[in-house]
Amino acid sequence: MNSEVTPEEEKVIADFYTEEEWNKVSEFEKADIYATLKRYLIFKDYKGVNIPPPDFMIKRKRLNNNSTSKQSPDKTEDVSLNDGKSTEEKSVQQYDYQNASSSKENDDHNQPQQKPQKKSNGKGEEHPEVPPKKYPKRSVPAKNYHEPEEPKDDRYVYCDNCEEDCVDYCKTCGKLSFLKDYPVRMNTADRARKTCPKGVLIVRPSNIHGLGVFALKWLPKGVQMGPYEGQAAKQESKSGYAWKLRDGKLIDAANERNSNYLRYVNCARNSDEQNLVAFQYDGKLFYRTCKNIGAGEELLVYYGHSFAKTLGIDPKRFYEPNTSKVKNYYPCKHCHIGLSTEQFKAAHQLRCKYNPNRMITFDVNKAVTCQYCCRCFEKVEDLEEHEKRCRYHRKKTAVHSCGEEMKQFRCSECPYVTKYAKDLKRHGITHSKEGRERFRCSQCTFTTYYKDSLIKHISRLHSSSSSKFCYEGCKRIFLSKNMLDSHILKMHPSLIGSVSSKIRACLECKYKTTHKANFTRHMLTHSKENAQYFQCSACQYKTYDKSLI
Ligand SMILES: C[S@@+](CC[C@H](N)C(=O)[O-])C[C@H]1O[C@@H](n2cnc3c(N)ncnc32)[C@H](O)[C@@H]1O
Repeated sequence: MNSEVTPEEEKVIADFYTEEEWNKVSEFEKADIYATLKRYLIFKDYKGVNIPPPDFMIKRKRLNNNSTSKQSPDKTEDVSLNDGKSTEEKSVQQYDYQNASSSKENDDHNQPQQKPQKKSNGKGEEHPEVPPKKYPKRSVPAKNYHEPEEPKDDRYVYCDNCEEDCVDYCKTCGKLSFLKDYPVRMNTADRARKTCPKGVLIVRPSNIHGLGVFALKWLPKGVQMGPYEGQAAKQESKSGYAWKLRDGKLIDAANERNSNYLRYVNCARNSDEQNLVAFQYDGKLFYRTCKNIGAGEELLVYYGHSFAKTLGIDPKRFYEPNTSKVKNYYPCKHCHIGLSTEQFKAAHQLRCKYNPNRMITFDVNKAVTCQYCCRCFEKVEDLEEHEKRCRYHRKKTAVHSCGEEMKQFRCSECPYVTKYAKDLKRHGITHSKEGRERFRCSQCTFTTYYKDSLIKHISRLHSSSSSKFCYEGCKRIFLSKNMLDSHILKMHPSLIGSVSSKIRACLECKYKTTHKANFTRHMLTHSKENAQYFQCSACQYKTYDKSLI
């Protein structure tokens, strides 16, 4: 594990843990911290997604910044482990589709909410395991005849890192992660599908129903998306694409020309597969990831009890654990992984990185070794099978296309084989790199162990015959003068005087280039009727470039 830790990750760890604290963290936890940190460092550069920092950053920051915090980090973790669902996500699932709002139970669910607590009480009767929704307590200082107004109920957002409701944004983490729609004009054909964020999500056929939305990349818990777009409607809709907001208004995404990709999100059949929650914010409906979502997974939200019923989903069993999944579960005795069969468990335990004896998977004294590559095997049959395919063996018996067996040059220190003596000599350097001097380029930072590589480098990039450096402020290096000239035309038009290659200028626009082929291609972009040709008076030659005539 440690071998994969990058200096950047080490630096972050050092920012959050003292050496003594870090030494106290178990190997298992360290692996988990590195895994989440690695994902965070990769994902934070994704276009359109702001990934929240891993738990330990938030919690440790909170520990350092606010030692009198009312809830200890351990406590927070316990809540998420035991419960698995945020308070908000349990109550927002009640935003039912309009077409299922006729029954008594649904009428209850569709009541506009004044206070979230009231709503969870109503739900508790039907599903006692769901805890009531918690909102931050108001800490309003007593003032004469004036009390600041409590924020409107739908200004609350839930922060998955802090596991707290916040007004508008999280005060610890700042703005919460948001995945923006791909911008497409309203009233465009197939607009809903086109708004799907490129490279992150995709709309494609689903095993559950029709089309669904799938992740193309790993998505962390807590990413918000939306708002759910569609037409505002006052009357009941039977389209199957309408959400009812708290004030009773409907937002109906039946029309693909003025809705967005969220209309394609299917309904989760149980809480295990649910990975999105719907929530209302500032009069609009949004979705938020309530779990980490792997690449290839379908995004699934719960439509609410009444609509789920119409799809054949039993709301009473929605939160029951999926027993079929855990029936044949064989836990590894070294780590948290569960395997589906005894055999898989045995095979995994041998290789498990937390198994202290994992390297000794067989009796080393009885091991047999491949004569070509030195790989060890427990059984002779396995060795024989391997030797037939060993790539170093294949190299040894290489035959030239003329039919003659080719001579092999073998390294005495490793299994390296080559057909050329000079390659073997060059390869020998790799075994004596330590203490060996590197050849350095005097004009740039390039270094190499091989003298010929340095000569090649200088002749390609720093040859004095023609200057291929751009001016000092830019410092770009080009392999040919023509490439440098093209670069100057495009990036530094003020230096056009220094361009020695022939410049081809378009008469219809400002386009200039030194490449003939590019110029011809460019001219095709102007419509043919308007394109101005120049014809040679002596022959059939035609050109767009007056200077060529
Ligand atoms: C918002 S749309 C979802 C996108 C839909 N799959 C499509 O291709 O347009 C809701 C409709 O999808 C279908 N649907 C969604 N989830 C379902 C589920 N779990 N089981 C059966 N049908 C479902 C229902 O017909 C529902 O009216």
